[in-house]
Amino acid sequence: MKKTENQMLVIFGASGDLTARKLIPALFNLYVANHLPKNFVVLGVSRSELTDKTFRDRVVYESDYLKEKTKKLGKDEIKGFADKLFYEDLGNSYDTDYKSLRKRVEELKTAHETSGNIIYYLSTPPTLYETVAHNLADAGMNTQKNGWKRLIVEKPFGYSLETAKKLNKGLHQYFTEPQIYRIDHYLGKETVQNLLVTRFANSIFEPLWNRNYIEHVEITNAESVGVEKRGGYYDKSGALRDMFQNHLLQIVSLVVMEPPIGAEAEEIRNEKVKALKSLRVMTDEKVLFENTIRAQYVESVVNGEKVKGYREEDGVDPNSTTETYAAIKFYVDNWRWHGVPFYVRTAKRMPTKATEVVIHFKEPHHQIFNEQGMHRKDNKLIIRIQPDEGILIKFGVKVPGQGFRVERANLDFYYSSLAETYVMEAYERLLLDAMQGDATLYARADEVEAAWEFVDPILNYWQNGKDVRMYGYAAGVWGPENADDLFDGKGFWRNPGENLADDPGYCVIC
Ligand SMILES: NC(=O)C1=CN([C@@H]2O[C@H](COP(=O)(O)OP(=O)(O)OC[C@H]3O[C@@H](n4cnc5c(N)ncnc54)[C@H](OP(=O)(O)O)[C@@H]3O)[C@@H](O)[C@H]2O)C=CC1
Ligand SMILES: O=C1O[C@H](COP(=O)(O)O)[C@@H](O)[C@H](O)[C@H]1O
Repeated sequence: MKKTENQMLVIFGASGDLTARKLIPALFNLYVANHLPKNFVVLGVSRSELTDKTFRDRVVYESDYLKEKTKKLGKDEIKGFADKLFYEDLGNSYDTDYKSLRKRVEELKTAHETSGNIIYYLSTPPTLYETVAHNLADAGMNTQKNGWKRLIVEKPFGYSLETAKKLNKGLHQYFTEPQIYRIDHYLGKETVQNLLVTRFANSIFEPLWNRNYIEHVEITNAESVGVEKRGGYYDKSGALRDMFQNHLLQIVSLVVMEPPIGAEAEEIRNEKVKALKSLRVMTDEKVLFENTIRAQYVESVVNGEKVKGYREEDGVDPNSTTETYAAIKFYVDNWRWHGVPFYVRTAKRMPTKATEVVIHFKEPHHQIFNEQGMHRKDNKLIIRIQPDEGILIKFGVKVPGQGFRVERANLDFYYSSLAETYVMEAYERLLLDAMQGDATLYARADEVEAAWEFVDPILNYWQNGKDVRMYGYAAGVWGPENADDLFDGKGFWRNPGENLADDPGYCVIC
């Protein structure tokens, strides 16, 4: 177990949704599991007029997000957590000086003996990230003389390659790269981390993990919800920026990367950057004709209930051209992956919530069961990121009896079968890592920029190019009708939990 030193966590944007919904519940879990250091306080900072008491009421005692968690605890225990939380009202001074903030930090540090170790968590609108870093530096609050200082930066990290570079440059004026922790909550998911273990702790997969054995790789990220209350944010973002540039390309990098020489943060991140840099950047023609499909959900009835179309959602422009569905085909230009297509899609208002990586293996080089009609592409490795977290291997077995009837069988592992193991939630894991100075699961500046290098041309063409279509799909279906066109007639999307051919025990030669 790594050591967690005494420290303070200062959250900018503490009156916001993320703090109440994710950060405080994650800290609460760490508290219950005894993972917080002995001397630890949280200082919430934003412009809203709150006090220590009203902040505690809001994010602990009256919070819907803690209701279930606090039920199991006694009053004293809950108070023990709430008493670690404090609040500083900045007035309008996000963009003025932090003198009073600095004074408050010093007071808390002395009163609670937290030492000079501080994490600053930027959970404000992204336009303020650089301003806050600047103001911290201006007030001398970034100095590491009396304890380390770390900066956690929320997504989105930039809006394009240019803005991401600008933000990196801006932050680097005040904090060094090792001090900066760019959060991507998908990296905090156990099953995403398990991609590394599946590949590099087993000898059975890695020899097959290349162009000689893999026909194509497919990644689906589906959400059943729409944009909910975030229409204003989402309409300026879209599926490609919101999910693909960050979370999905992080998953891609773990699938694509070469084995690192060790499990240290820099070794893993070096390989991820190489992987991202090897994604073939698309020409306008490829964006237009072969490799991308975008779409928006339209009004429909789902489970008997009327569901709004995207353009009717609150905060969304009625003429919006922002995509809620993005499907991208691409290639990886390196020795291992030459010629292997990757198909990645993400969307809102799909029939279900599911994220999975499917490795489709090639058919055997010499097929001896052809006459019986053996299904040729039956070998698959399916990594279920969520829900039903686990790994499924699909392979053919002989049906007992005369001749060679082949049936598909499954080897299926569920994380839930490890009943004894407590699985940390993503934010919990990531916060604890940052507290311990472990940046392995955070994105480095060059990783983020490499991901934008790949995404920028697609976004640019979608926005400014000629003849780019915006398809519609009824809320509650698996995307637009022509979504399989990306496979050029050689395949189709596997819809998690829906393909008859992927059901356990499905007979391939009946
Ligand atoms: N909510 C979520 O699920 C997720 C959010 N994020 C990211 O986290 C960050 C925070 O998101 P979220 O909590 O949802 O956002 P909210 O809008 O709910 O909260 C933003 C916070 O910043 C402060 N703020 C808002 N506008 C200004 C302004 N103009 N000047 C100064 N302060 C301002 C607000 O407090 P006050 O007005 O009191 O100052 C509030 O505390 C964003 O960057 C978002 O992209 C990332 C992933 C998921
Ligand atoms: O970052 C985001 O992720 C969520 C989906 O996260 P998950 O952990 O529930 O899969 C998505 O809804 C949101 O739009 C996006 O900003």
